[in-house]
Amino acid sequence: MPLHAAGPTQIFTFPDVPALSQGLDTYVAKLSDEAIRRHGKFTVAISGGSLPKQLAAVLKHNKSVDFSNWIVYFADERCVPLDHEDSNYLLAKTELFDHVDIPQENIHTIDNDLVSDPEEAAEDYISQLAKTFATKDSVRFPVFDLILLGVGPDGHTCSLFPGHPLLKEMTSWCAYITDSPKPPSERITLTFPVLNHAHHVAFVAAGAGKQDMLHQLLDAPGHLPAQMVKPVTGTLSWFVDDAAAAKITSATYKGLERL
Ligand SMILES: O=C1O[C@H](COP(=O)(O)O)[C@@H](O)[C@H](O)[C@H]1O
Repeated sequence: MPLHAAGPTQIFTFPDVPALSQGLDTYVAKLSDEAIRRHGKFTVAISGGSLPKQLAAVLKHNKSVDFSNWIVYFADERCVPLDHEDSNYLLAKTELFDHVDIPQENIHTIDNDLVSDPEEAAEDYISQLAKTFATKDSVRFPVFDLILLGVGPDGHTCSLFPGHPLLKEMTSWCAYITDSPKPPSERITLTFPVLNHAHHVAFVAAGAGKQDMLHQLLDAPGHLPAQMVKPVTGTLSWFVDDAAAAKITSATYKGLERL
């Protein structure tokens, strides 16, 4: 599979997290509107960690967004019950789903009965994806309208960790991991081909704690997981606050933009 970015990576910078949330609201609302006009639904995958709160802060109050046509998946999920404090679903529910009208049947969670069997849970998640995404011979992967990603201090994204064999998974849509270096150890995750077939992929990173990693990811070519996100034909954007962006220097990324 050719891995190249369709266009230049866009980096949107914001003075602080509230401004970043405002920018995310503008971006997501626009993509949601475009997708619903185009094909009647907005298919979006959401990460866990710091992202749900940053995403929802403004978006949850945006009455112009047609949440009734959102179809939500998780970019990755921890193999814990849905009401467990480590659950990415619980976080997204608390921050966003409890405040907007996404039909419950449109929110695709890990099967609560399969959390003790990551392999089965990943298989079930593939079955759920197959109900939403009709694939063609030319494109054998789900094509999300938007995938929202975070990045860890080690450069991981989703549950794709540096040096892990899952980085080489190029066939399956959703994989399981039982040795995640970041707890909890058992997780399921979308794979790179799914990430790289999306119409739009956006990373969200904030805070000085992400400075060094963003400098490494964006200024020095490499093969860290977040650097392997290279949409085949889609767009790649970064939403970062000034603290996280402080050390980015590369000419390639000099066009830091304000939305
Ligand atoms: O474990 C995870 O970590 C990453 C990064 O989280 P952050 O708190 O550093 O933003 C997150 O994107 C992923 O969904 C989650 O499972």
